[in-house]
Amino acid sequence: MSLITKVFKGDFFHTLGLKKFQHLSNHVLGVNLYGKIEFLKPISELDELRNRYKFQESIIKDLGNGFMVPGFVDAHAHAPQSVNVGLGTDLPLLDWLIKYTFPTESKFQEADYANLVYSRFVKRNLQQGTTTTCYFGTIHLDSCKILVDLCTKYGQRAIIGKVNMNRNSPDNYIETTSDSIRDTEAFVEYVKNQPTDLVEPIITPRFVPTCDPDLMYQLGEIAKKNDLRIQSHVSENKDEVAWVKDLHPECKSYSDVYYKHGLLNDKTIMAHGIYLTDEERKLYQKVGASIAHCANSNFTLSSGCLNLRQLLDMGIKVGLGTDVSGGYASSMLQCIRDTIICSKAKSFETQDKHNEIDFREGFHLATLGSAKSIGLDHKIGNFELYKHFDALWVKTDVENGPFDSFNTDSIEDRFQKWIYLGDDRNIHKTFVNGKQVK
Ligand SMILES: O=c1[nH]c(=O)c2nc[nH]c2[nH]1
Ligand SMILES: [Zn+2]
Repeated sequence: MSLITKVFKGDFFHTLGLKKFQHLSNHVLGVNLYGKIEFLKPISELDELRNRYKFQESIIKDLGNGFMVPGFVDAHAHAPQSVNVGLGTDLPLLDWLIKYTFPTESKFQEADYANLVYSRFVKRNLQQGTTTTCYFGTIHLDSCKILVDLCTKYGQRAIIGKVNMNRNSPDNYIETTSDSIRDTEAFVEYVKNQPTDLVEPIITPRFVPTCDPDLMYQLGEIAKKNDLRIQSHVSENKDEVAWVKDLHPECKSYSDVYYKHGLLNDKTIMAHGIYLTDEERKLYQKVGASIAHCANSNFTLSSGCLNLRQLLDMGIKVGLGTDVSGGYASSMLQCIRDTIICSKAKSFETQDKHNEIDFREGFHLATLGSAKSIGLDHKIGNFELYKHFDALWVKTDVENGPFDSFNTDSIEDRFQKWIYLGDDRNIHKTFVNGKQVK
C-alpha cells in the first residue's frame, strides 16, 4: 500500500506570512496516511513522485478551474451563542450580556439542548470552511463535554474552554469558586483523555468583571501546571474598561489584572483589545500574548474599531474571530471582509492609508495568522510540508453560485472574487486531518 492516500493537482493559495502570499500554479499536493502533507511540487515532478510513492493514477484529483486553500481558523467564537446569531443587535456589551447572552447560556445546563445547538453549529462551521475553531462553551461541564464529543464526531479541529464566572453574574448562571475549579480540572482531564488530539482544552475565565481574584489566580495556576492555553476578553467597550478600573484600582490596567493573576503569557488569546493603552500593547509584545480581532462583533455591539495595523506593526500575534454571537456571522469569509472594512474605517479616521488591510492580508489572518494566534501553526494554517492537511477545495463556477466569473477572469481574479463574494456554495470539499468532512 502507498503511503499516499490523496493527490490534488492544480492551483493552491496560501501564505507564509502577512506579506508572503503565495499562488502555486500547476502544482501537485500529496496527503499521507497520517493526514499530513507529504509533498507539494510543480506538476513537472509528477512522474518522479509517482515512481517514488507508487500511488495509482486514479487517486489524482484535478482541481480544474477551482483551487485549494488552507482551512479557515476562527480564533474566537461562543458555541452556545450560535442560537442568537442575527438577534440582539441593539445593545452595547454589558446590557447585551444581561438581556440576551447570560439567559441563553444558562439554558446549556440541559444536555439535550447543548447537543441540538452544538451539533448544528459544528456542522455549519465545517460547511462554511472553518476547519478549526477556538470555542467558548458555558459554565456547564456536561455540555462542554458534549461540544468536545461533537467536534470529534464531525471531525472539526477545536480548542474548547469551559467558561468560568463567579461574580457579577445572574443567580441562575454563576458558580462557586470551588465548583468552577473542580469542573475546569475535570474538563481538562476529559479532553486530555480523548483518543485523538483533534480537540485541546483551554482555560477560559469569561472576563475580569465575572471572575474574582481568587478564581483568576487559581485558573492561572491550572494553566501553568498543565501548560495550557488561556482565552478571555479585554478592552472591548469603554464602560467595561471603566468597570475593571473600579474593580481593580491596585492594577495598572485591564491587561495588568490578567498579568498579575498569571493569565497573560505567550499562550493567551485575548479577544478585542480595542482600547488597549500603549503600555498594554507593549505588554502583549513582551509576553507574546495574542489578540483575536472580531470586527463584526465590534460593529454589531457598537464597541469600536480596532487599529489592527498598529498591533501587526508591533509584531503582536493577531487572529480573526467571528465572536458569534456578538458577531452575527459565523463565516470566516465574512470575517475577512469585516476586517477589511474596519481597517478602512480606521484609515479614514486616522487619515493614514497604511492602516488598510488588503484581501491577501485578510486571508493570511484568517488562516496562518489565526493558527499562530491560538498556538496551532506548527500543525495547520498553510500547506507547509508535514502540516496536517486541513484544506478547502473551492470552485468558483457553481450553479446558482453567489457571483459570476468569466473566461477573462484569471485564477487570481477568481480567488479575489471568492474572498469578497463567495460563500459555502463555493466550498466543494472540506478536509480536516486528511479526512473529508464536507
Ligand atoms: O463579545 C463578547 N462576548 C461575550 O460573550 C463576552 N463576555 C464578556 N465579554 C464578552 N464579549
Ligand atoms: Zn467573545
